[in-house]
Amino acid sequence: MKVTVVGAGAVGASCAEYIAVKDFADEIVLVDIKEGFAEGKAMDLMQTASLNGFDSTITGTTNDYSKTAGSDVAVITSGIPRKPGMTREELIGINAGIVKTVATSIIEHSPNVIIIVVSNPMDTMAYLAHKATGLPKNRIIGMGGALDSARFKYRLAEALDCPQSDVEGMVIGGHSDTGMVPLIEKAVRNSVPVSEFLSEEKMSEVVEATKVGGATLTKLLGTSAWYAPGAAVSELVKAIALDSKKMFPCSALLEGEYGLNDISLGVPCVLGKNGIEKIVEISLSDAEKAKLAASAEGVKAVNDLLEV
Ligand SMILES: NC(=O)c1ccc[n+]([C@@H]2O[C@H](COP(=O)([O-])OP(=O)(O)OC[C@H]3O[C@@H](n4cnc5c(N)ncnc54)[C@H](O)[C@@H]3O)[C@@H](O)[C@H]2O)c1
Ligand SMILES: O=C(O)C[C@H](O)C(=O)O
Repeated sequence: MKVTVVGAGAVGASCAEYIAVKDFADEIVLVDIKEGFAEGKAMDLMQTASLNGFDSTITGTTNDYSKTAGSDVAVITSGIPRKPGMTREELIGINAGIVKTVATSIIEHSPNVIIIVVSNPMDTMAYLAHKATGLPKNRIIGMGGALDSARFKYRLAEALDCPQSDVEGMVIGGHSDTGMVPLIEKAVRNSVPVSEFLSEEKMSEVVEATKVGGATLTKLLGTSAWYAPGAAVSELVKAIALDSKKMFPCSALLEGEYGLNDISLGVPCVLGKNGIEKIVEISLSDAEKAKLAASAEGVKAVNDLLEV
């Protein structure tokens, strides 16, 4: 398995590190536009191989896509992150041009690649990647829901005062401060609905803290987060590499699923060697349906700003 990661910044490097440490890829290629940066990150990471016990090779290149040829998976993290006080949507002006060029360059050298889009505003960037490349819908995956669900589980475990391994929960909808839909009615602690343990007020607090998870970290860090984003991407790549058929909420192109069309939005997806192998339509309560519809409206309004 050959994996390309475009953007060797905070998220790209973290993603490459987790993929290497999990040791399921033969080759990881880091690409960045900044001269020598990807080469430096790759060399630094390779010097952890004997310490961390992995055999994947990591190389870096300054924008030479011939080095990415034959990639099975390519992750797009290139673009600017937000600063405190900004929304992800404000990044569209700069990141749309970057994502479009990068997606086109990747498929020139890797026609069979599966692309994972991370750059923000992610749902709109995933939609743009579809428009720019024309790849079939199973081969473009937007990463947001896997991260948001991890943050949901963190907040649930905090509220329940229990280990994260005791809880299950999923976030669907757009990867935005207002558009995320944490499925609190379906969240469980060891198969028991969390409503058995938490008050309505506490559950609302968990939902709200989950939705602004990225903004909270951006305020603390001065730029957006990278460890959990990198780990979330590495889990999606692993599911593809191992053909594991695991289910993650991913931003997928919808063609009638959930009553939505012509939009990339976070919904449960089964991942395997072909990328998105199935979009899973789960039953939603009326309240969940209304939230998902509102989330889709928000993403569509951002998509309308694209020049495609
Ligand atoms: N979807 C998610 O869940 C999620 C999570 C975290 C971050 N993000 C997004 O990921 C993006 C990257 O965040 P970061 O913290 O790594 O930023 P960063 O600034 O640390 O890294 C971005 C890198 O992209 C490179 N780059 C810019 N234009 C390029 C191009 N045309 N080709 C190749 N490389 C290019 C830059 O030189 C830089 O090294 C941001 O848009 C951020 O909002 C998304
Ligand atoms: O919050 C951000 O801007 C980055 C990313 O989307 C995140 O959720 O960490």
